[in-house]
Amino acid sequence: MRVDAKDMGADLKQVLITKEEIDAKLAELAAKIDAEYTGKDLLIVGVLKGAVMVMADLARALSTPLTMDWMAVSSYGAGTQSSGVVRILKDLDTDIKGRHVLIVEDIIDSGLTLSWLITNLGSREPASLKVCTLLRKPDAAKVAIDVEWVGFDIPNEFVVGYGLDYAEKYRNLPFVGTLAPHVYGG
Ligand SMILES: O=P(O)(O)OC[C@H]1O[C@H](OP(=O)(O)OP(=O)(O)O)[C@H](O)[C@@H]1O
Ligand SMILES: Nc1nc2[nH]cnc2c(=O)[nH]1
Ligand SMILES: [Mg+2]
Repeated sequence: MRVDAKDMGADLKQVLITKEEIDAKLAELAAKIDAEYTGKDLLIVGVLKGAVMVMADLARALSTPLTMDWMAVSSYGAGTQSSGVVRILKDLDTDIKGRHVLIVEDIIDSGLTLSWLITNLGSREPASLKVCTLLRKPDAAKVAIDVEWVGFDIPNEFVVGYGLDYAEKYRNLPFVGTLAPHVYGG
């Protein structure tokens, strides 16, 4: 296993998606998103903190002129299960009424975060509201969500890296992987 991030190798069980696979997938998604928003005024909304890496890399892969805003919500705390209670930690700076809004997420797990976000942002009357996520766990869905652009469907296992944390660690891994049981105290 090649692990770029120093000192984190012993905590990993498996690399699921490599940096190269992520880069290729984002280029593919960006081409489709560019086609959708040609001639439109696009606002991409990143969901902090998990989506920082996807936002940074997807934004650079897009050629559509765009603006960026951020929303911070949290439903997981330090655990590996969604509490189902979504809290706004930081709201948008932008009024999205009449704007073409693309929500950018790192992962859809139970779907509770995104479902809540779609209702919340949808009530602000954007011209359109669509979603792009790097990862999705089809077997974990508690609510059905229409997602226009999905990078990878993955098994129902807790993953870290490329923005995704466990207790705030591992976000800076350049790939997506799973953690060894000892990290969870197993
Ligand atoms: O589909 P769900 O079960 O709702 O899970 C997905 C959400 O959980 C994670 O965020 P988290 O709330 O852990 O905060 P973070 O982005 O700051 O890590 C992830 O970044 C998604 O936003
Ligand atoms: N780090 C991490 N955060 C999540 N939030 C929802 N699902 C996950 C996951 O698999 N990993
Ligand atoms: Mg998140």
